[in-house]
Amino acid sequence: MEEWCKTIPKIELHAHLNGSIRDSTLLELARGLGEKGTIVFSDVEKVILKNDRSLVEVFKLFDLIHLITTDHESVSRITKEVVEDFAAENVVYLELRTTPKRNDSKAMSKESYMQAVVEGLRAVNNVDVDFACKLDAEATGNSHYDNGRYSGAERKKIYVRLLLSIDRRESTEAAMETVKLALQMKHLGVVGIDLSGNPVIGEWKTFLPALKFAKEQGLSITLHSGEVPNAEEVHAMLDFLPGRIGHACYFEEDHWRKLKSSKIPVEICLTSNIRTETIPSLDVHHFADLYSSEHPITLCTDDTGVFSTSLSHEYNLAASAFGLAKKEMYRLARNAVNFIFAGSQVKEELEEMFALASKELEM
Ligand SMILES: CNc1ncnc2c1ncn2[C@@H]1O[C@H](COP(=O)(O)O)[C@@H](O)[C@H]1O
Ligand SMILES: [Zn+2]
Repeated sequence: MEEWCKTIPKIELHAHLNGSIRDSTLLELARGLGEKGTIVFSDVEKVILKNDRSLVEVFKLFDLIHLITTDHESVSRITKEVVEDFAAENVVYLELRTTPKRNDSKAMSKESYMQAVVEGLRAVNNVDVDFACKLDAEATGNSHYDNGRYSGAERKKIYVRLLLSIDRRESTEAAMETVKLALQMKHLGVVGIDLSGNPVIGEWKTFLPALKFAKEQGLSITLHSGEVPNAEEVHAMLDFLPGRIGHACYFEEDHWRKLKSSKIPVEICLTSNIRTETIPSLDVHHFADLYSSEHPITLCTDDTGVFSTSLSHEYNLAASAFGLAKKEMYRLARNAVNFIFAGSQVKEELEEMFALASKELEM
């Protein structure tokens, strides 16, 4: 089944750039910094290879990862590799999210950080990357990207759209800066805003002005919701009516009621939830209830690097944990087309891709 899950076309809607780095790359970058004396490599190596990934440990690890990757060259490199890795397992549409960062010691602004991400997208060369929105592509007379590396329709193709993340550590002003940057970058495939970061830090009211502004300006919004118990915040988030939410672990009866009546799609990250212990085991995971009540859901990885997983693995896990057959898994994968933040043109093209694939798939 895992092999089969790899062959089906898939849509990934919840993947954090810095959580999706190959171990080998992270170690290589860390070794480089070790040689320069910026870090002690052996200490860092232990943390990278360690399996303790409780929610608290995860955010300590992210601080370390950021120390290692936050320069323009590394950001471009990890972006390129992450896209290649998703494409290699037949992800046909990837919404990649990342937190634009300022790093004065590297002359990095949030804008230059994002430019480095876009450079990474342009650098992918073993698969066609469609990342600019259609309107822009038509305006330039090129339906693929514009650096002349187009090499025919029979090549594998992946659509990549970007979400800019607001970190819960940030101020209202910093969040607003991210939203403005997202608006500036719409023509480069930025389709929305994510709210993420350590869930025990920060308050909803701090981010609300920026999120409201983003929504008014036509950006789509996804929120990490209920990763820790916070009933009031979950209510406020659901009342905001985001385009999607991630996780929904610590939801109570009235949250479920509100979620289901509003039909907000949920990004489900099984391995992440188990590893961070926000859900004790798969047999009590809310996937089962949401699936059987036909609530919109989509399987996602969250952080393939940090949790040593892949989207095919997540599909396989769901199939075995919840007893789903190939037909049902295919339908689950295809259904995600409805929840992407890109426009109707991309949706139609993805529908076509799925329809074509279904003729060849053994189900
Ligand atoms: C485990 N569950 C999670 N919950 C909340 N936020 C998470 C997360 N996993 C990742 N992030 C968010 O994504 C950042 C790393 O990618 P970027 O630097 O943005 O590319 C983390 O620092 C955190 O803010
Ligand atoms: Zn996440």
